[in-house]
Amino acid sequence: MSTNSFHDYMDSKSKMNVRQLSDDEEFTTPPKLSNFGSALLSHTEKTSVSQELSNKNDKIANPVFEEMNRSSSRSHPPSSMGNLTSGHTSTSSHSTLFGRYLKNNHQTSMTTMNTNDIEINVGNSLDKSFERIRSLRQNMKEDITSKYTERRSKRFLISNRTTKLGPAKRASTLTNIFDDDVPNSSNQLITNLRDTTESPLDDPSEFRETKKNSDYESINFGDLNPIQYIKKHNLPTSDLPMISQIYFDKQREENRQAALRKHSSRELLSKNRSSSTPLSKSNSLANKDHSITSNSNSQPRRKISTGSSSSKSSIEIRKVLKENIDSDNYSNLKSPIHKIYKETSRNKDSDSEKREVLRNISINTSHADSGLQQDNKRLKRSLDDAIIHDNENMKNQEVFYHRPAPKPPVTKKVEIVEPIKSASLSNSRNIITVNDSQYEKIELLGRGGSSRVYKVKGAGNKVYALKRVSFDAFDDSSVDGFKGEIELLEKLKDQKRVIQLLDYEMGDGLLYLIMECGDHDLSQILNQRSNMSLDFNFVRFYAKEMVQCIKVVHDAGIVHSDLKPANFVLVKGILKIIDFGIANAVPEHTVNIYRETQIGTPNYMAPEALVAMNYTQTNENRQEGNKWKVGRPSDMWSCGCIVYQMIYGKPPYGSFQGQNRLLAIMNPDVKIPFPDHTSNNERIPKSAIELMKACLYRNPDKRWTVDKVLSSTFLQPFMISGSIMEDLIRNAVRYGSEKPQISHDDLNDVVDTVLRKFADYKI
Ligand SMILES: Nc1ncnc2c1ncn2[C@@H]1O[C@H](COP(=O)(O)OP(=O)(O)OP(=O)(O)O)[C@@H](O)[C@H]1O
Repeated sequence: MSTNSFHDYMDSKSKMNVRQLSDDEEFTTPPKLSNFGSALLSHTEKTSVSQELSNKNDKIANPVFEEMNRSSSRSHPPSSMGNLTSGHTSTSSHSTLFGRYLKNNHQTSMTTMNTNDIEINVGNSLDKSFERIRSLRQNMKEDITSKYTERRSKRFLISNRTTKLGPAKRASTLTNIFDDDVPNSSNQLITNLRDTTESPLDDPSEFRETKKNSDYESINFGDLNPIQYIKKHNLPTSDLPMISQIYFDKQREENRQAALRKHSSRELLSKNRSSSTPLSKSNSLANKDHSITSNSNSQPRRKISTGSSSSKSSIEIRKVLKENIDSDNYSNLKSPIHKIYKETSRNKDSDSEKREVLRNISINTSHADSGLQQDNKRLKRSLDDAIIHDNENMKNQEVFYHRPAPKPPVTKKVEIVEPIKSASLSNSRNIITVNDSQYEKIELLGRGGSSRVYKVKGAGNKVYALKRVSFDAFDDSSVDGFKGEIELLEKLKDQKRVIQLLDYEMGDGLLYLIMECGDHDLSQILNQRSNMSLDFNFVRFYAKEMVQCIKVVHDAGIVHSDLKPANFVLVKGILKIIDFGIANAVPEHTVNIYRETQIGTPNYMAPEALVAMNYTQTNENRQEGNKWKVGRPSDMWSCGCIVYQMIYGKPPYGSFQGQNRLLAIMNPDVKIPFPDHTSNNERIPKSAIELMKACLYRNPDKRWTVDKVLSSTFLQPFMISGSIMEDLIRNAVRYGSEKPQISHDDLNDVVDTVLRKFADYKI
């Protein structure tokens, strides 16, 4: 290469660098002045620099380098160049070699390179030449770098602050950008920048850029990266930095939102856990802070939400970089400084990465000269300060971190033991627990005055009747009454005509009885048949069943005193008595007992009970108290009423309503009718009428006992065949021929004799 061509080339290269620096595409890359400097590097450094220069933007510089390299390799040892460019005072041999190179090849071009600032005398000493070259390089570097850095800083500030604001707000804010939030250390730099540049608002291009930036904020990248996006939408490549900035901002924001969600859910989890291991919030926060500061190297954490601290630290780092770049030569493209610059630009929030870069500085700069090492040390210190400053800011602000996922809790197999609950505190609406046994409700069987009876399913899917009685726990008479009922049920446990009591539990105001379950009560059965024709076999069967139940009770010395159809339940074809509500044990040899309270069903209640009540209420002498005279005949009256209802469809006084019914029962003048036909004109057997009359005598003493009713003709009818009738008639004719006159006593004897003989024919 001739000196002229070299001069021309350098000139054009200088112009080219200026042009490139004004190009937006290049604003993120370091100034190209280093290409010039690298031409002066030693061979060893040239190798690394040539790699750097393989960058397509630097390709233009390669011919210079190659040409110089060729020239130097022809006439000089490689190491000589390295010593020159590393800033050491050149040795005479090196200077001579280089001077000879310049002298032989480039002296003319060097003088014409910058005639205003540098006057190179070819005949001067090598040192002088070297000094001038350095001076030239320094001037060009300062000139271009300052311009470049100025643009970059301005763009950084604008893109970071103004793009987040609307146009009006942006306009007012831009004037304050340089005063607010910028650390003192970097204020000077910013002030210089402001002084040397126009206000962004005054610069139409800047305003256009800002506007464009705000337009791009609504970009939806989808799956595209910025480059793909630009290609797809045919946007100028000059917008790539701005679009990239928006792209990474959006990604950062998305990450931040995700981390916030994660954090809040973790907070919720920890709140729940804190119930078992309570920790004060301050403690946990303190721990968090501690872990942040003390374990920053052990677990990389990413700060998700950063306030002005991050931008402050970024500005600080940029300031340090700027200082370093300004003070350093640009041949150090691969230097840690450049690396840090790139690292911090890429992820300015990552302390761990900054630290990683800092750790690498000493390794990467081992080959560098002491000046460079000092610069790097200074840079390292500055960056450390910036990181510490960041950490301090983080402590004072609400900062969210990605923490490593907590270890899954150790799951222990815990056997869940259901707490034993009393029956009244059953854990489910459908489950009732009585004495630790659980019963599941199936259906409601019936209701009483103070009770509900459910069909329930117990162990082994067996079906039971569960009677739940609520009562006033402080009413002693009620408590005693229920206790008495339970006692009677237990007493009659083995009787087939009494419902079986299997279990019971009595708590405060609640009584649970577990009984064998019936299908239907007699009341339901009668209602079911109310519209059907009268069947005396049906009446006889159920009347007999009922009386047999009463016999068991009476034989046990018990007066029920509240007998009604609903108190008899059919269990697998057998009618059983289920209730002893107001029953009481009848003392031996006592016909009647007196009860303290009137509980009963007026339809089936004996007149003597109501008369007794009426007597005590009207009698001024209340010495006897409000006592009811009840006894076994009272149960027989009730029995007669139920049979009456079976045959006539309603109880004896059923046609009276309300109070009149009570009065009619008590009034001896109100006679009970016993028609021989039903309303449907069905003939009623005399035996049936006989039985009803025998039970419904007003005088209790005249009423049939339970045994008499059971042996009544209605309940024990005869089966007489034609041959029997024939025999009977023959015997009667013969008896009359022998004894034409018959006395009344003789007739009774004949009747008894015949009936005895008919006994074999009873059903
Ligand atoms: N073991 C059972 N099997 C089937 N049904 C039953 C059983 N026990 C009671 N019931 C049904 O529940 C209804 C009410 O029961 P129960 O007569 O015992 O209640 P109560 O409180 O005594 O009534 P009251 O207070 O009016 O005398 C009965 O009429 C019957 O229909």
